[in-house]
Formats: sequence, C-alpha cells, structure tokens
Amino acid sequence: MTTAQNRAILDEAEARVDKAARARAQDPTPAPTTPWDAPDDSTGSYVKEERGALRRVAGLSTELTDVTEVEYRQLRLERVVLVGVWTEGTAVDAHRSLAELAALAETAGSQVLDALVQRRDKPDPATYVGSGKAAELRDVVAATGADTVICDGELAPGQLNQLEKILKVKVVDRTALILDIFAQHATSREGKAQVELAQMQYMLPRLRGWGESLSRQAGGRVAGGGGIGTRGPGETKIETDRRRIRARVSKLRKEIAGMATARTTQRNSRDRNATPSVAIAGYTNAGKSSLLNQLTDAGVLVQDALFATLDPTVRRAQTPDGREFTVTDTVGFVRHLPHQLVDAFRSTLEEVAAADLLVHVVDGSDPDPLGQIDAVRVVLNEIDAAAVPELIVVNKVDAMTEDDVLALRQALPGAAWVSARTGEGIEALRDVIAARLPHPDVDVEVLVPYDRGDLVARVHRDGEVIEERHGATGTLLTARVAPALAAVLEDYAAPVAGI
Ligand SMILES: Nc1nc2c(ncn2[C@@H]2O[C@H](COP(=O)(O)OP(=O)(O)OP(=O)(O)O)[C@@H](O)[C@H]2O)c(=O)[nH]1
Ligand SMILES: [Mg+2]
Repeated sequence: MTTAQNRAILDEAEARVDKAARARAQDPTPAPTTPWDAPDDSTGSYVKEERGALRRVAGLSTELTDVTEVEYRQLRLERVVLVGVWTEGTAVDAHRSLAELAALAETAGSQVLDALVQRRDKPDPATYVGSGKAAELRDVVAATGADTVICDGELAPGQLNQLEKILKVKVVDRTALILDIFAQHATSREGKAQVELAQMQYMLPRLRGWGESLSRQAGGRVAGGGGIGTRGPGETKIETDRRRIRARVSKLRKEIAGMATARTTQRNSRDRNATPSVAIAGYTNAGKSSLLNQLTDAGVLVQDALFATLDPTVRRAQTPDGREFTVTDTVGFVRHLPHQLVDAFRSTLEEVAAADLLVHVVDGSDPDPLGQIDAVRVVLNEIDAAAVPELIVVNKVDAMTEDDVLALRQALPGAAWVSARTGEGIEALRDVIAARLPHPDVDVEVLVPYDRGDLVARVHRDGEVIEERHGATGTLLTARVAPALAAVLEDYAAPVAGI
C-alpha cells in the first residue's frame, strides 16, 4: 500500500471521528437517555451486555467513543497500569511476565505507573481479573491518573468492554500492544502491509466491542433526525465496516504474496549458485542484529528496544577458509507472539525455514534464557522451521556472571558462546558455522584457461581448493565444489595426463 493510500484511509477515519465528535457535541439529547439505555428487565443477559456497552460509550465519550479501527492503529499509549492474571508457574514467573509486559509497554512509548497481578485458576470470563480486583484496579487507575490499562493476555472483546466499563479508561491487551509496536517499527512496504494485515485480523472479531459504539451512535442520530431506514434496511455501520475490512484483508494478502514472490526469486537465484544460507533467529532483544553486524559489517540498527528489527536483512559473509554464505537477520520472537503476526509475517519467516543453518541467538544475561529458547522453538514449529539444523548461540556473555555461565553450559552443551558487543567468541563462532554449513560435495580436477580467471575465483569462493598449479595453458585445480559449479566446470575437465 502506498503512503498516499494509507493517508487517505487515515484521513477518512479522522473525518469520521471528527464528525462523530461534532455530532456528539451538537446532540441535544444526552446519550444516556437514548431508548437503548432505558432499563428493561425483560431482556436477556446478552442484550443487557449490549446495553452496557452503549452506556459506557455515552458516559465516557472522550476516552472511548473514538476508538475506531483505524484510530486504533495510531493508538499511543501513555500513562499505563499493567494487570496480569497468574494462572500457573511460580510467583517469579508471574513477575517476569509482567516485567516483560512493562518492557513492551515502554517500547511502545508508554510510562508504566503500576502493575498488579491476581492469582486465579483462570481469567474471569467477564472481566479478566475478578470483579473485586477490578474495583481495586479502578482505584489504582484513579489514584495514579492512568489513561490506559494493559492486560497481560489476549482478551475477548466482551472482557475488554466490561473492564472499560468498570475502569473508565481505555483497556488494551498484550496482543494489541505488540501489534502497536510492530506498527510503529514497520518501515518497508512489505513490513507495513504485514502489520496492517495482522491488525485487521485482530480487529475483525472485535468490531462489535469497539466499532459498535460508533455504529450505534450513527444509528442514534439517524433515528433521532432522519428516521429509521436512512442508512438502508439492515445495513448497519458495523456490517459495512466488516465488509470494508475483509476487502482490505484480501487486498493486503494479495500484495504480500506478490512481494514474497520477488523474494523467493532472489532466494532461488542464491540457491542456484549454491551459496549456503544462515538465518539468525531468536528472542527479541537477544542481540541478533548485533551478531549480524559482527559477522558481516552490515550496519543494521541495534537498539535496546523490543522488535527493533522487522524486515529481514540479507548480507554476505565468508567462512575462515574463504567460502561465501549469506546471513539473514529477521524479526524477533516473544512468548505468545500473536498468531495474527505469525500468519502475516509467514512469507518473511520463510527465510528462516529455507535456511541451511539456523543460528538461534539467546540472551544469556536474561533471567530465563531457557524459557526464551522454548518460546522461540514454539514459533519455529509454527513456521515449519523446526527441521532446519540449529546452532544455539549464547550472546551477551560479557554481561553474565561466572555462575550463570556454568549453569547454562550444562543445560546447553552444544552451544557457542559470544559477546556481540565485545567480539568475544566471534572468531570461534565463524569456525563452528563453517563446519556446520553444507559442504560442497563433488570432486573435480579441471584445467581452467587463463582467460577464465572468474571461474578460478568462484571455485575459491564457493568450493574447497585442494590443490592449485599453474601450467602453460591454464590453472590446474583439484577441488571439491557444489554440484551446480561442478556442472559449469565440466567443460574444463583436465586431460588425464595432467600437466
Ligand atoms: N551487554 C551486551 N549487550 C548486547 C550484546 N549484544 C547486543 N547487546 C545489546 O542488546 C540490545 C539488543 O540488541 P539487538 O542487536 O538490537 O537485538 P535484536 O535481537 O536484533 O533485537 P530485535 O531486533 O529488537 O528483536 C542492544 O541494546 C544491544 O546493544 C552483548 O554481547 N552484550
Ligand atoms: Mg534486531
């Protein structure tokens, strides 16, 4: 999607939001007295819930009515209170989870004012935390002056609604937060399209929760002014919104598929040249981009922020014995990475699944490196990359204590240990990578004429030279190369007598 198109969508949304706000300001009838808000004991609980949502909107117009699907994309969280439900694991795990949520919130640009956890068997189906806790949370929100509450999980639309009703501030979940960070960090056309696709997928089932307020309000104005039917029979705002989003989703899918094709073509051309490929994967902030920079002088952005990298960067590197390979740096993973993102980024993540070797970077200085490894492997499984040979690289050894190193060494016997910051262990890592890359496997003995110096260079670059001699008519090479290069060299098979 072009920036102009993006702009147009945003403008349209803003116009709509402005219109809604103006209409509210002019509306002589305060929303709480609209017919839907009149108490009616004959309705079932489902309808009551619907009415609840309406009351929320009417009473809290400034905070809540303007949350439309597109404004959501521009969501800027500011002063936030975090809340988690701790269902399993130890208290330490629960705190770690909230600490990670805080890091995510800060990456998104918010200031974390407070964090609360509730121990429960499972989240409350209505309000995520129990209703008593929700009331307590409301006091915390009021006392701290927070404008947003972030829940540590993916909430059902109804839960978000109910909580907003009690807390009287915007409530978002972890998934929306991660999507927001991705939206802020996406720079390439493909990355932006992928993030937008993920956001649309997230929003679609939630339109009832968020979009309904606006749609009902529009209906209300119509009902009070122009009469029922002005908008067309049975065609509610929510239905048009849904249809619009679905259309956008399929357009985005097509666009992304087109961009993926271009990349597959590039990858195939690399494959034809049989250049082995290494993919760097790992938890977010583990130091993947730093490692790419160390291995290849790539100059990729390194930042103490989560999801700094969204677009894959491919660079060439060399083994110590001079063979070329490619290294790809890609988006980091996180515990419970929203499935909408995994889906949307599938084509990018295929780089990982197609690699000859997976360099799985782990932050050794993190309190729970093994937990990070597990979380990454969950995503690798989802993208069918579990079969790619994996080399665990423990990074940030400079920031680890000796005890931590000893303990982790036992748990990860085959790992390489590096510091992408100080350069420690990088040369040893190059050797390990060279040993783990697929080796060229065809033995050739060729006499390459002097005017084909390019071929000699290629054998040096991509193969293993066993012997090299210079004769009267050309260079005699005994080497081991990949089948594709062996085929090119066939024309120059050395005469049996040699030189
Ligand atoms: N102490 C220490 N810090 C490191 C090391 N390697 C990277 N860092 C820091 O860790 C942070 C994240 O580094 P990046 O290379 O951006 O990490 P990444 O895995 O690419 O992160 P994302 O792209 O956000 O997923 C930065 O602040 C780096 O300076 C290391 O070996 N030691
Ligand atoms: Mg990075």
